[in-house]
Amino acid sequence: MRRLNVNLPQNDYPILIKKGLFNNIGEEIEKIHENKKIVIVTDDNVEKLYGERIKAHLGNDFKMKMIVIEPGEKSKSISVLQYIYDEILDFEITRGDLIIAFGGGVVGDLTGFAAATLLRGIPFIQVPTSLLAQIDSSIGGKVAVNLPKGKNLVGSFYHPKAVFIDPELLHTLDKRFFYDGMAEVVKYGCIKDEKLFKDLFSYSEEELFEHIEEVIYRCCYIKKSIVEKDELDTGERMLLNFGHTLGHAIEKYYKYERYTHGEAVAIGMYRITKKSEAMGMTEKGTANLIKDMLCKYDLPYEMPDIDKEKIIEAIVFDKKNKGEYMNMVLINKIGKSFIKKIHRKNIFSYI
Ligand SMILES: NC(=O)c1ccc[n+]([C@@H]2O[C@H](COP(=O)([O-])OP(=O)(O)OC[C@H]3O[C@@H](n4cnc5c(N)ncnc54)[C@H](O)[C@@H]3O)[C@@H](O)[C@H]2O)c1
Ligand SMILES: O=C(O)C(=O)C[C@@H](O)[C@H](O)[C@H](O)COP(=O)(O)O
Ligand SMILES: [Zn+2]
Repeated sequence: MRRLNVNLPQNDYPILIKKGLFNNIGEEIEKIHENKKIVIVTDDNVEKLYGERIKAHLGNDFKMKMIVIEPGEKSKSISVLQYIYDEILDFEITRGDLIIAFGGGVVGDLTGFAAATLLRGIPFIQVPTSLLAQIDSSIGGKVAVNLPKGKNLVGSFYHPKAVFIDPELLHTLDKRFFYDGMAEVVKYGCIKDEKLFKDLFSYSEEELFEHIEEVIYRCCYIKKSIVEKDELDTGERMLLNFGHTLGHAIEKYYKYERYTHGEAVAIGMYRITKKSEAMGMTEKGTANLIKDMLCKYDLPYEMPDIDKEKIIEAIVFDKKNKGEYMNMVLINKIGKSFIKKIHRKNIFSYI
């Protein structure tokens, strides 16, 4: 078993990573939760594959309710949030009970925000089932829903009590969503870990699966280390947003239908690096390295044909903006990233 701990002034929680951990989920939860009432929030795909198993692994000791939502980004909405609130309240939950976010990043962000806000905070744990959720969204406490005006515009920082990661759950993930998660894995390589980037490049598909537990561990280690330094996203944590300014704008522009989160971030990472390379802030050839990597994982890199004004409309709400200024995440080279503060009027050079 690989174990990490997220150490924060108000929160301290474990991340456990192990193939087969899902089978022992009941025992692990009993170590951290004494009460007997549990709400599981999941989506329809995950429920069909693992719904009966999670209930069986939790055992008969808990009084359980399972809430199932439609899969996909469109569920990260105020209306689905309202549905979850109602369903949880119908179960007469208290702050002494527990909510489990069992699914990909959509379920994790949405359930985490419901847990953060209902009764002003109910404990929750993350049992991430997609690659993206196992390496990124289940850690660090960013929980949110989208608004018509943009991504994650209503949210909070609310940490889980524990994160239980079982890489075996990834065997049922569609290839498209496995690669979607790989985009955020590539992000970690770009911002902090040249060795990870090189390893990803050298792995065959088979080797990647052989090394998946280690890859997950390395990503979780980078994320938790950054979050420990800057929990509330005022400095270093912004690096985790590499490729996201444009990525979020692209996702929103296409109403979350054309690109997954990882795919949009992939385009954003390549585009911003190409621009910063042209402006002399990034080592020559870096954008091409990223492009080759994205192609390897069947991810898009070319900017779709969107009117720049539309992009600007979408990025006014980027959470890295401060007044007239925007914080852009750039890389000097693979593994070395920095934040460049620019005036809003100069944004055209970066998109
Ligand atoms: N909070 C954060 O720090 C953070 C970080 C990165 C991304 N995110 C958010 O995460 C979301 C994307 O997450 P995602 O890529 O996991 O998308 P997702 O939750 O939509 O899951 C992708 C698809 O995979 C299916 N699925 C999940 N686990 C499965 C399994 N084991 N087997 C078969 N199918 C499975 C889902 O049903 C869904 O259809 C976005 O909303 C993004 O903004 C949040
Ligand atoms: O944890 C973070 O910090 C991140 O930026 C991780 C991102 O991968 C993730 O997509 C996050 O949800 C983006 O948050 P936002 O603050 O840009 O909405
Ligand atoms: Zn992301």
